[in-house]
Amino acid sequence: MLPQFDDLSRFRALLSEALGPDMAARTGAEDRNGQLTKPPGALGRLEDLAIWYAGWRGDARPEIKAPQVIVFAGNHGVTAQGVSAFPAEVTVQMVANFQAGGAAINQLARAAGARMDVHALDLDRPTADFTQSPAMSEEEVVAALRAGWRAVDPAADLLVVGEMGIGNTTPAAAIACALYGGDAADWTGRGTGVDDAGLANKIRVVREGVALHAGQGDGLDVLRRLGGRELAAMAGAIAAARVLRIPVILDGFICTAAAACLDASIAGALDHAVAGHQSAEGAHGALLERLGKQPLLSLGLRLGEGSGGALAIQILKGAVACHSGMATFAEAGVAEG
Ligand SMILES: O=C(O)c1ccc[n+]([C@@H]2O[C@H](COP(=O)([O-])O)[C@@H](O)[C@H]2O)c1
Ligand SMILES: Cc1cc2nc[nH]c2cc1C
Repeated sequence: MLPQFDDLSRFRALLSEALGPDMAARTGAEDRNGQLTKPPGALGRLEDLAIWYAGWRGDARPEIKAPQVIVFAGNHGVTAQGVSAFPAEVTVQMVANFQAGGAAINQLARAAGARMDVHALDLDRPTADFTQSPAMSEEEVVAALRAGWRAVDPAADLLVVGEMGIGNTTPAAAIACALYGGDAADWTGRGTGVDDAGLANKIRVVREGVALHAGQGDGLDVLRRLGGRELAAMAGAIAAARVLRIPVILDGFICTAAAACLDASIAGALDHAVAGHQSAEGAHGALLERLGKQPLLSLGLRLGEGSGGALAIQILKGAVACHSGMATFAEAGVAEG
């Protein structure tokens, strides 16, 4: 049973106490990898991925049978400052599209053989504009973390979390700037496609928000002050997966910013996560570098919804299929070099 929490300090404690990978399964997977019918290292990063997956699943010869994709949606008070190329009503409209099966993520999750769930978080109650006050109270951020935590199917063997939230590249940029420093312009991109004047305005908004909330607490406090409900729910789901030893594939800029809040609060909180892709949002590469994560794909996507993460399920499935299905040199009667 997954334990529950009522406040941020208990959430921190649960994440700090989470166990690491099963080292015996990992060593077993390394041994098996060394015996498979291929030149050593010839499957490149697929070999590391399979070994990483085996350790977290506690099985030296694992299979991926039950991937889960969860899309969280939230609305943002900061959209009143004109930070997006699209109106805020698109968030609820896209939720209906996800539910009807018409969005990109519906197709990509199906193509990857993944179950897909959608959770809309208080869309009629946007977060506060973070240039004026914290985006969320502790009660609100805890409710969103819990929504994410509870959305994870304990029987899933792989998790992708994605988001939908008009305006949410602004909180994501503010989080990155608050966590890692530098100028707001270094972390702020065009999101859904704001023009040059829109970008300058967005940089101002990020700069003001970061200045207002500077130096107040750890990564989870940054998430509360500058984030949003769908970002907190993604963080909650990633944390639950860490406790349940379910490997995670991260999606784009917003998902990675949410994950970075966990990493900044608790060392090792993202050891069970790989980067699915590098998004076209300008600062995503820098954010992944800060987390020490190399993206599996780089396809110029800037959609969110978990789209890049869902595509990367197929890479991980390929890695695990080779690892667990290939013959060894001895089994196949192939001479070793
Ligand atoms: O995943 C990404 O890297 C990504 C980059 C740019 C935009 N998005 C999506 O676009 C929306 C946010 O863009 P914006 O311009 O409204 O801040 C939100 O619904 C995200 O899912 C997502
Ligand atoms: C149409 C649309 C679809 C999206 N999916 C994720 N973010 C989005 C933003 C827009 C504007």
